[in-house]
Amino acid sequence: MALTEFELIARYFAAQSLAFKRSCVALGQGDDGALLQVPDSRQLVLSVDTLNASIHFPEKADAFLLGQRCLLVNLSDLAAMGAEPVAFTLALSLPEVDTDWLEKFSRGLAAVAGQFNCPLIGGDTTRGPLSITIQAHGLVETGQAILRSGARPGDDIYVTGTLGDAAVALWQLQGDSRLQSSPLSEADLACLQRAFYQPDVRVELGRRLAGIASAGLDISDGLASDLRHILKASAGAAPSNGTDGEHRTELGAVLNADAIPLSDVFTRLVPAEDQLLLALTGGDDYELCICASPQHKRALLGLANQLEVSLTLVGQIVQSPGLKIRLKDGQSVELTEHGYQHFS
Ligand SMILES: Nc1ncnc2c1ncn2[C@@H]1O[C@H](COP(=O)(O)OP(=O)(O)O)[C@@H](O)[C@H]1O
Ligand SMILES: Cc1ncc(C[n+]2csc(CCOP(=O)(O)OP(=O)(O)O)c2C)c(N)n1
Ligand SMILES: [Mg+2]
Repeated sequence: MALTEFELIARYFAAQSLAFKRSCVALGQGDDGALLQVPDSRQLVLSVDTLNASIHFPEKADAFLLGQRCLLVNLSDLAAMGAEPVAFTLALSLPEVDTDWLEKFSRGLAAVAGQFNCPLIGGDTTRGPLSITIQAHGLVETGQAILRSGARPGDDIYVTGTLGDAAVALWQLQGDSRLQSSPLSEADLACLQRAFYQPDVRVELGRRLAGIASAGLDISDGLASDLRHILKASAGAAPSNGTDGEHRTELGAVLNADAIPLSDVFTRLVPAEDQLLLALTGGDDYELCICASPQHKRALLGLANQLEVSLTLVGQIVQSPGLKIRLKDGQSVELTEHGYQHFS
């Protein structure tokens, strides 16, 4: 007999591996709401993201890997805010009860939940097209969250890890003819799968950026798109010389093409002429983009080194609006391309 809604929740989502206790969680699953105890000196950070089948992941994705990816991409938003993950909720829409899928999916979630000591404290389970929504809850010292709005002209721009690997993984999953080598070696396939399903979310680095980073976010749509969010959010209010009060002074950024960090797999599998654009617009990176005053360069690189996170200086925030790329020959060109956008 098929499981009922409540049997399914009890078996796969209320298990100890997901619904474990931790401080700050005063009440977990089972009531109409969960209760979080927020210490006086800290603020609660909330972030929610949905992953829909065939939009965010292939319909036939391995359920264990998908469980990992769903939680990791949400924890990446907490990392970008500089927060410590505390707990998450899960709203799951399933076309049918597939116990094999549920077993694997819940094990994938539990692997990440355990790794980050971040229990599942509630959710909702419904019938419908496969869709997974996770709300991640984190804590940050009051006033210390890393916002998109703090970048200033002269700040350095850094990114963690390498860009574009998950986009290449999608090329592989979708059989894109631009992929340079096919079939791929086991090692290359494993690398791509890891980039797409198990991104190295930068929670520890994010938590240590208070007082160092002026602004930051995680790269989900592609650096070209996400950096523009920082530029927009950080546009300062300047006194206007006209009659209309204040206007927002836009900021710009210059990225050095040569500095964009690319993995070995990426450079071997992507044609040279496609590399820069794919790395900047492919998306699904879940790396951090961090802005910081040059005075913090040593501290920031030292911290990354200590945490064994690769961190690359890729450009600067500038006064003049627009996103420019400085090419090998020293010439700067305006980048007009954006990253991933739903509905476009
Ligand atoms: N339907 C919505 N209602 C209210 N706020 C939204 C909605 N969709 C997105 N946002 C807000 O818009 C901002 C940008 O969203 P998004 O690009 O999804 O951010 P992220 O890449 O961090 O997930 C976020 O602050 C998010 O909370
Ligand atoms: C099957 C499949 N096709 C295409 C993509 C590429 N893709 C889909 S959504 C997205 C951007 C990130 O998703 P979004 O919902 O915008 O996340 P957010 O920015 O809110 O974190 C990308 C790169 C994918 N991940 N999976
Ligand atoms: Mg979002």
